[in-house]
Amino acid sequence: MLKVEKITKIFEPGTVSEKVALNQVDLVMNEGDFVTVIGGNGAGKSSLLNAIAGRFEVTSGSIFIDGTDLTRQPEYKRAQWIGRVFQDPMMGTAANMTIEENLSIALRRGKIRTLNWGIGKGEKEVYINHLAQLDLGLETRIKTKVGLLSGGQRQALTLLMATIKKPKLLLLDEHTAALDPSTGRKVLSLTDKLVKENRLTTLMVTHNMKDAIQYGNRIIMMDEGRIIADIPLEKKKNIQVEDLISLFEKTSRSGIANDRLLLA
Ligand SMILES: Nc1ncnc2c1ncn2[C@@H]1O[C@H](COP(=O)(O)OP(=O)(O)OP(=O)(O)O)[C@@H](O)[C@H]1O
Repeated sequence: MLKVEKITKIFEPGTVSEKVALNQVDLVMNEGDFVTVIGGNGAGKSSLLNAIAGRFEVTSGSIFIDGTDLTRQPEYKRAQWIGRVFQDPMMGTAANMTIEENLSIALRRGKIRTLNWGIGKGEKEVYINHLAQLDLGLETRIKTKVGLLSGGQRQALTLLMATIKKPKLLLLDEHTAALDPSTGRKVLSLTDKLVKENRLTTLMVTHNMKDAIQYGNRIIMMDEGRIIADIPLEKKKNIQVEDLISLFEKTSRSGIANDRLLLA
């Protein structure tokens, strides 16, 4: 499904601020894989997701989805295959538009817009059914402007918008980190439900090692722009947070001191 071949990203090359954010990263994901990504600050987790989504061009290497080479394709073209949810609940939805207008945009992604762009009754029912799944009472508020929703409600809506067209790949970049713990847990279990129901191939960055263990079928650990461990389902089943910490200590170059990985 996803094949990342030896991608390297160097920011500000040839300057004093030169930074190798990704260093010859290889990653293959099969259809339906739900991979959690952990690693310390600056390990390259977001850069990996950004490289796949086309936020920037990689310095070298290639990215394929279902055999199509996306490496030189702009971000907006890749968006037809890729759904994304970021850490900031303010991103991903339009605050001045209503819930139904936001969903209507998500459903029309990749389609040519025509003048005849009203929201029909049948379509409203589809939205209401999807919203009801979130179990946040949003199905009775489709005319509410999104800017009035709480962070958790907004992030749940963003998740729905990112998955409603069943993208080939779902990228989640610490999408619950800015929420309070209980809302974060709710959005995570909703994520798991949507991923499972739609069999979405998913790459989820998290700083919470318990979440990395609880969700998905595989864990990758990053450090200094490289993947330093790739833990398959069989091993992941019995792994504990302490095992991940000791694996990190053994394999990382940056060391664990003062690292957010520890705080998880
Ligand atoms: N646009 C950019 N310009 C310059 N350097 C960048 C840019 N984006 C990322 N970097 C650098 O690349 C490295 C990897 O950053 P990245 O954001 O991918 O790490 P991360 O693992 O997501 O970290 P964190 O958990 O702290 O968010 C860091 O040193 C970062 O400062």
